[in-house]
Amino acid sequence: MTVAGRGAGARADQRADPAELLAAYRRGDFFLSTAERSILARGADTVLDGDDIDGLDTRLSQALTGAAHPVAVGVLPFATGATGATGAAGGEPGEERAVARFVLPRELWTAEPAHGAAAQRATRGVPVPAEVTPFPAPEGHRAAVQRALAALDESDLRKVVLARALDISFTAEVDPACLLHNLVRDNTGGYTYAVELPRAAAGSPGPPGQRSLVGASPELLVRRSGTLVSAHPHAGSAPRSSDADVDRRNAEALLGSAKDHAEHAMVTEAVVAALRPLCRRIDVPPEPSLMSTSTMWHLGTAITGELRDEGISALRLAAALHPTPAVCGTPTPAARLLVGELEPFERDYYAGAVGWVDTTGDGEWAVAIRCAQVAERSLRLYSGGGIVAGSDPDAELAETSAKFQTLLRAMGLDLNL
Ligand SMILES: C=C(O[C@H]1C=CC=C(C(=O)O)[C@@H]1O)C(=O)O
Repeated sequence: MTVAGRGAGARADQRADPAELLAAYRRGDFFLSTAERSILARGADTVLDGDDIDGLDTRLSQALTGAAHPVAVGVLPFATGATGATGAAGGEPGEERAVARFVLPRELWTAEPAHGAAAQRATRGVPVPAEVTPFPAPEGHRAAVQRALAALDESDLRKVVLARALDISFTAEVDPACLLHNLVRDNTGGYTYAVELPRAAAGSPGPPGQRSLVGASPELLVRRSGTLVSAHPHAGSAPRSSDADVDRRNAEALLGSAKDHAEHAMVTEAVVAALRPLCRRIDVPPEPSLMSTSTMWHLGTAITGELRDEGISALRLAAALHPTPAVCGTPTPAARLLVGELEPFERDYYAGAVGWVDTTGDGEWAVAIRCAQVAERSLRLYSGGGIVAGSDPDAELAETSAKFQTLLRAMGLDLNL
């Protein structure tokens, strides 16, 4: 693979072999494989971070003018804007909050999707964990779902997405490249990604040092290509099964579930409400479709539209949509507050977004779910599910366990937690 570096005759868009691109990924790089392409970005000519996405968008378009490559890659946290997940301005004094981070890379390659190439290769070994700790414990998640159901009953809240985490520690270093390789191999569709996160500050919870977010998400937050805008919200879930009959029955039950359709409709409505004022035309299929990953069935709605104003970048579109009720709830402010109250951890970049934007404003942002935050010798996996009237605490717990399988399989772990 030829290296594109500044001063080394770099072209803006170096095409590479997808297998080589995946094999070249190392901790600290940005990698994203979609159904259309793979992107690998390395090094940083410029790093921009902060809370105010619109302000960052302006700074990015200035920085991109004359940059080595016409693309910025980045990550958005779950809680963007001036308020954190709890809704309290700025969070607690001295508390480190996750902020959006963009990199104008020194080196950039694109290739065909990497999934096919990875399927030809063996899985890569991930060390055996020393300890696996669900956070909260299963009982705690059931109790949180019960409290969410009470809130749905007593207030105008219609949906809230509650997540739990799995903390996994190792005695040896975990290489995010192995996880990424296995995720690309196992997930032939969707968005498989690895992105460097800002270093945890000394004194903040969790291990200090380099951290990456690695995952395989089925969900497109937004893509912009010229005036064409697309979003593909997913909500409503059932587990896949290795038994073909059970697998088919799970899919049929999901397609026939009024509760899952209601849970899904709230996401589609919110996405359409955010996009409609920005579009001269918007197309929304009347019914969601059945979508699949290697571990889950979902309901998904592919929404497309034509923008009125090409001046609105993919990043601004992402900010207008995020967080959708697929990861937060309806109405958003009440759901955000409840997430902060009921989840015993900060989401940081889980349920945020990973993607890119270029000089023309085109770009693509995936919802950062089915992921793990990877430090040197520890991982935190995240998994959440939408709670609506009629949700059952045991079924919700089982749904988060099933969603953990995306990462657990990539680690070669047969665990049901
Ligand atoms: C919040 C997650 O999934 C979302 C995406 C698809 C289906 C979902 C659900 O059925 O609850 C969630 O909205 C997650 O995987 O952590």
